[in-house]
Amino acid sequence: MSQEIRSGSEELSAVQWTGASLALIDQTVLPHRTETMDVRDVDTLVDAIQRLVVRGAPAIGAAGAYGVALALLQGEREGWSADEIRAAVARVREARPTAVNLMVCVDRVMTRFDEGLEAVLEEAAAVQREDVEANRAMGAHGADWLLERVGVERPLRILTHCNTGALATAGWGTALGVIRELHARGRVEVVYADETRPLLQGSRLTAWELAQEGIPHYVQADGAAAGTILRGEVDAAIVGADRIAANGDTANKVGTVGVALACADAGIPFLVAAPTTTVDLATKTGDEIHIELRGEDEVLEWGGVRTAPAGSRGHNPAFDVTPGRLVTGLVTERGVLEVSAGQLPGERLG
Ligand SMILES: CSC[C@@H](O)[C@@H](O)C(=O)COP(=O)(O)O
Repeated sequence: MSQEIRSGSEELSAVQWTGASLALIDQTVLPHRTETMDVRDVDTLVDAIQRLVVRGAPAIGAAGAYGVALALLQGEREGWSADEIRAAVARVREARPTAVNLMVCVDRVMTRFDEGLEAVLEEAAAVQREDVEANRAMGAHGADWLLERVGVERPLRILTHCNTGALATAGWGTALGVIRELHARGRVEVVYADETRPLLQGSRLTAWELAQEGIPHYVQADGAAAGTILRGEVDAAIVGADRIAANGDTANKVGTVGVALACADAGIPFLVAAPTTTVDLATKTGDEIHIELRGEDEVLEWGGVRTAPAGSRGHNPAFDVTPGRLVTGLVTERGVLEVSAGQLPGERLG
């Protein structure tokens, strides 16, 4: 299905229930093609999550929430038992291992499973609505905190990694939501968008969202980030998260920890913006976070053509863990925790 899709507000929805199916904006083909994928069965949903058709922790949480409804509908069509439907839901829940939002949102909707389809859809819609509300709140908290901390009158130069905008959430965005809020206040000079592995989420998706908003930006190679920061060209970095442990250790897109190290060395703020659904207090430290290892071909090939020598192996972790000691601020819908100064999620968000 091809259509005109516009970013620029929370109206852009990566995940949309149509009444009988789930419409996902196909994030593997943006920005050159704008297509939605109509998902009607669990296998297609699991495949879409794994291929990054839908991606970003809150967006896959919302997709998983509606996945429960898809499993119920498919079970009805194909005569599944309740146990078979639950097994299908478990496959959605496990489609990707690192973003805790997927598990949290599926489990939340499953609390209404016995009440039937209508209740499940009501809960999934609440997941979606609350995510947008959380993003709006984060935008305001993050912008207030950052402007005060950086303490300059001029607009800010911000670096971000991966895509954390409307496409990665139920709407508006987390780290990109903070950037949008700063832009609305006239306080963004430029955004450095790291291009991001494995599917160039930064150069294809973040740049597309920034362009639609008219926010000045550069796309840069991930490997350029540390140098840009150490040259003094950045006032602060803001990223999203896939899972945050009780001690503030943060799993996010591979390459994030290098950004955090460079910020620490340069003495500039490193902010993580994520809703409390991304905070996993049952996980004590980052050592316990399961980091998704993706297929070797994603780093051995370029555009489907083999680039590495025949004998080379690929190492392809999708995420890395930034120690809490490097996280200057954790922005949630409840406010900002100064993690590196000792305000730990496990003590403040319990
Ligand atoms: C608001 S999105 C937060 C994170 O999920 C995001 O920064 C990220 O790492 C996404 O990784 P991806 O592999 O594209 O799903």
